[in-house]
Amino acid sequence: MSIESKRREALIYHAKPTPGKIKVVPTKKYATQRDLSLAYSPGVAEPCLEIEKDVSNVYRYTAKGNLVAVISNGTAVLGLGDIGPEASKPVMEGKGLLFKIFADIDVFDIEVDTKDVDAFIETVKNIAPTFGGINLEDIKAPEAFEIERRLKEELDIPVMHDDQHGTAIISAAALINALELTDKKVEEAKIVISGAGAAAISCTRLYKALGADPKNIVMTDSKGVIRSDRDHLSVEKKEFATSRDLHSLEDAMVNADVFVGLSMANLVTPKMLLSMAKDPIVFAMANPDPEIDYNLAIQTREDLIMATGRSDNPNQVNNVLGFPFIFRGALDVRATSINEEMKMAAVKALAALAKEPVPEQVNIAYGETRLNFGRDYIIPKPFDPRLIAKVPPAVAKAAMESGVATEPIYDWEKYEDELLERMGNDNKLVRLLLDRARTNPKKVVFAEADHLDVLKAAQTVMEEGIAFPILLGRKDIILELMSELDFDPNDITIIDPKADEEIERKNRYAKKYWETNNRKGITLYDAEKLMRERNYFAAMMVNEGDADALLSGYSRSYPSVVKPMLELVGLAKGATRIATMNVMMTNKGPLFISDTSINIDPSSKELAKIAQMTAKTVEMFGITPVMAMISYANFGSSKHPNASKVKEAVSYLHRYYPDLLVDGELQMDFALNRKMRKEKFPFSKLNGKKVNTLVFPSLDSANSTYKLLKEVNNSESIGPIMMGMRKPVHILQLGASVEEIVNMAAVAVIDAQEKEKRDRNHELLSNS
Ligand SMILES: NC(=O)C1=CN([C@@H]2O[C@H](COP(=O)(O)OP(=O)(O)OC[C@H]3O[C@@H](n4cnc5c(N)ncnc54)[C@H](OP(=O)(O)O)[C@@H]3O)[C@@H](O)[C@H]2O)C=CC1
Ligand SMILES: CC(=O)C(=O)O
Ligand SMILES: [Mg+2]
Repeated sequence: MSIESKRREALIYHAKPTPGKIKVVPTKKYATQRDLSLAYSPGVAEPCLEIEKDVSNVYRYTAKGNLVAVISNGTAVLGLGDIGPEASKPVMEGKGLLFKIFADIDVFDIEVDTKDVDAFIETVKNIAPTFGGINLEDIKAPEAFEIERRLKEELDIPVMHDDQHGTAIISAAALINALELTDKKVEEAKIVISGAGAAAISCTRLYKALGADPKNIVMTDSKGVIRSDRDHLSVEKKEFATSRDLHSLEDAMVNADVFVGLSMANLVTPKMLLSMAKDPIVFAMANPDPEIDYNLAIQTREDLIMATGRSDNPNQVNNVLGFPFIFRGALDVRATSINEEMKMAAVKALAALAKEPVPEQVNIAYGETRLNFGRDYIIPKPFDPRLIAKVPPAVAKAAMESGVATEPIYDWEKYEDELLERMGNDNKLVRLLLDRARTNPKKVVFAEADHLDVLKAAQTVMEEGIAFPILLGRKDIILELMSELDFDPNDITIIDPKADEEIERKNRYAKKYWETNNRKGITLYDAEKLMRERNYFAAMMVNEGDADALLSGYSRSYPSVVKPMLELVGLAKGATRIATMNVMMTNKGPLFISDTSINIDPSSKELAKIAQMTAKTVEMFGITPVMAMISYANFGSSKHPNASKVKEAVSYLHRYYPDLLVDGELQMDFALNRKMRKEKFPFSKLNGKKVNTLVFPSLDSANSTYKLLKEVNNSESIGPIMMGMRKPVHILQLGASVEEIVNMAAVAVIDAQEKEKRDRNHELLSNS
């Protein structure tokens, strides 16, 4: 993607569909007059009075305990400098988003229009009652030091300047591991620090606490090496001033073991890098552009351990790995501050985690085959799901041991479960799906590529490496739309089934089709005519192996697309019917629902078959299906044929698929409410399990339910996912959104990957 396209993409991401990145969502019911009288006047007066009596009740009755303020005055925004409070807001909203997705902490971002230290401190102090913690962000040195010091003294909630301590914690963990890998000792390592601001000073202090010798440290700022003979040095700079005969960064780099950049882009040259000692460690952490470009650095020296602050290079040393988890631990024991012990506990937990075997999910998320502790993996990745269970408990324990916790935790196992549960309800599944597709992208035909949204989706899947799209449709329209989207037609196959240039392929497909259908009244002429129709043409592409998967249906009714697919592609081996499943992203995690589009009133056997196909498809997502067969009745409470049909389907499943976690017939509330189910039906096979899959007795009920969830609950939906076809063909909902099409493309790719795996196994079996 060109720099200009990336710039535009970033601006559109922030502007659409709603400006900004976060919003406020109520956590209590507000549907009825009664709810409102509790939420607001008169009911709200009761918690107010309780808090008036005892101020610590504010944690009990309000959101304070899970609410952090991300506060900046915009004076040191990333490496962009003093760009002002408004211009810092996207970064602060970004921190809010990261707090939420990585640690389920809510954030108000607050941009303060003052550079005056007293005024800033006064502002933060005045608003502190709202918050459980204060995360100071992107405030320049030296003001940042005084601001943090005084706020820590004057407030009894955790206050942390993220750029100082978040960065120090992460880089210290990375440094410990990098030194170990290069067989160097921290006490002996010669360390050069570029930058003498908030981040640099705090990082260097922590390295000192780890054992680094101040005699081996050289720090530079915008004027060169910080020497003891320089005038007007701040107290913090004096702390690291050297009397050695060094003046520039270039001088300082000669024979250095470690370079830590917390300054500005492109200050380090290849020549400087070459002058460093053997096995140099380079943390170029300026954002968004590091002190030396990652690729340039690794091309310059092979023996290097290289890290940057960016997510698109290996070894991302960025405070994102710290602040969500440190605050999570601090809030959970209601710590009155974040102290040295808590920071050191976080350093150790992070350094240790990097040495543990990496879960497959992390490999998938980063498109890696096997991440392993080593030069390109010195620190855990931010999407590592183990972080939430490892770092906050370490921080919380250290808070308790050092005497700053006011609400101690006693049951650590329960706490760990709660942490994992907190993270269970985000859109991880979509992420996993896209990541999984990326591990082995496949050729996907977009049969309606002459529609803008379909083309946008194709562009996204290509740029994100999810699939190799093949665009089918009117070439002139596709090319015109592509130029609007800045989508380069040179990198992609565009096919117009009606164009003369496709005549050879069309005739080949027609002949093939005719050969298998000439005894069903189809003439070669009919076949040739049919191949002008895009869905027939696209289906033949998949049949003939010219594409791995197919997506269509954006502009046509469902049955009109299903028909050619069934006719040309047909059913999978052993399948007796097709059915579809939708995945709904609800606030209780993903729910798989079937059959949402095909079978109007399946018999009990057919229903059992649908359930079995659904289970297989849920497994394709890497999730174990826990399945309820839905009815208006529970376990024989109605003898009506509609309920009996479900009952019989369950008996069939229990008999032929005894390992499947399925039960019913069950009403929806008993299916989804574990407690109700256990109390009333202690014999159910599903007890102790959270149901994630619902199989409905009819198309009416399944289709209406998923659409209801989508419209009323705003749940994102993936699907309908076609089950039972011989090849990966998937049909979009009429007018699907770009996001829905992208998700379906990922499903189609995964389906093709699975098919490839099955074919390979089959081949191995038949050869053995
Ligand atoms: N990866 C990560 O997690 C993090 C990265 N950072 C990055 O660190 C950098 C500094 O942030 P922060 O400490 O908050 O900002 P500050 O404004 O507090 O400090 C900036 C420092 O950079 C120095 N500097 C500016 N130009 C040069 C130069 N040409 N040569 C050497 N030093 C120079 C300044 O020198 P002087 O004192 O003379 O003005 C100052 O000491 C930013 O790029 C930021 O993105 C920050 C936090 C986290
Ligand atoms: C990452 C960060 O906080 C910064 O660059 O300022
Ligand atoms: Mg910052």
